[in-house]
Amino acid sequence: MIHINQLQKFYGKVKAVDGIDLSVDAGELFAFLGPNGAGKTTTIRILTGLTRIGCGRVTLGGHDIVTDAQAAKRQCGLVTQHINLDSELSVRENLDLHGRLFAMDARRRRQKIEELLSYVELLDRADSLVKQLSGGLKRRLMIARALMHEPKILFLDEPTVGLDPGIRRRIWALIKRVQQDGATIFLTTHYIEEAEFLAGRVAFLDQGRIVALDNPQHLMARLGHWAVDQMNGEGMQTLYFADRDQAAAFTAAQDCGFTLRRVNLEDAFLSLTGKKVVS
Ligand SMILES: Nc1ncnc2c1ncn2[C@@H]1O[C@H](COP(=O)(O)OP(=O)(O)OP(=O)(O)O)[C@@H](O)[C@H]1O
Repeated sequence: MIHINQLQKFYGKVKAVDGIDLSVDAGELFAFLGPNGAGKTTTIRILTGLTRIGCGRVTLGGHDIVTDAQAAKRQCGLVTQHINLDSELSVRENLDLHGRLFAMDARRRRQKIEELLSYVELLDRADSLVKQLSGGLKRRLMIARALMHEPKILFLDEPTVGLDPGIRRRIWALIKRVQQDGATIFLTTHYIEEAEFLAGRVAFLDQGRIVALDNPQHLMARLGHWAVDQMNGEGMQTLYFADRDQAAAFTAAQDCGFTLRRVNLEDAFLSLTGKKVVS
């Protein structure tokens, strides 16, 4: 569904995207995980036609984003990192405006709006002004708006940034549901749990390059399944073990403080890049 071949993008001397090759299948939920400045947003902006491609080739559903831009764009729904709703318009009006931009006729717009308001559980707020909504409700509306023209691919750039954990989980459930209903989802995040929970495959992005690509369980299993964090003279050190018994045997012999925990994607990222995803 998404094919990216040798994608590059420079901003002056800054290499924002540095030779990305990637294919995402129809129906996949794929995540780009990386720290601030890794190139996640730039990639999504190029794929959705908001930023001009540097070098390379991208096709969405078989449509080249340069030579067949209109058809490629129709494949995409985009939820940007920053909220860009019309705050002086109502929830319903925001959806209607998007439908008009995609030349949907009035009957189809009305039908789709009702369907989506129910889907994202915003029916009771349909006539509220956007400026009266909480952050979580605004995110749900942004997802509904992105789905208005029935795109095949939904791009989500940091879809839960700034939301509290309970609301974040509701957004995760909604994203999963959109995937189960047939969409291909490409999301960026620097929340470890988000990538672990949602994604079938994850690419670690560092300085514009993919440094690893696999499913989350495989990426973590490369290190082991259990970790011991230990303070010593050099600061915090983490040791990895294949199973809990081995980790517990190690900790039993220690006389200083430690934490025993499961390996997570942050460990995998750190071991590959020497950096934390969230520093
Ligand atoms: N419009 C721009 N002009 C100049 N440099 C830019 C521009 N947009 C991004 N960059 C630079 O390109 C690099 C990649 O930025 P990008 O926003 O794609 O990263 P990111 O992984 O999405 O980060 P974040 O998690 O903070 O959104 C960074 O070094 C950034 O400063």
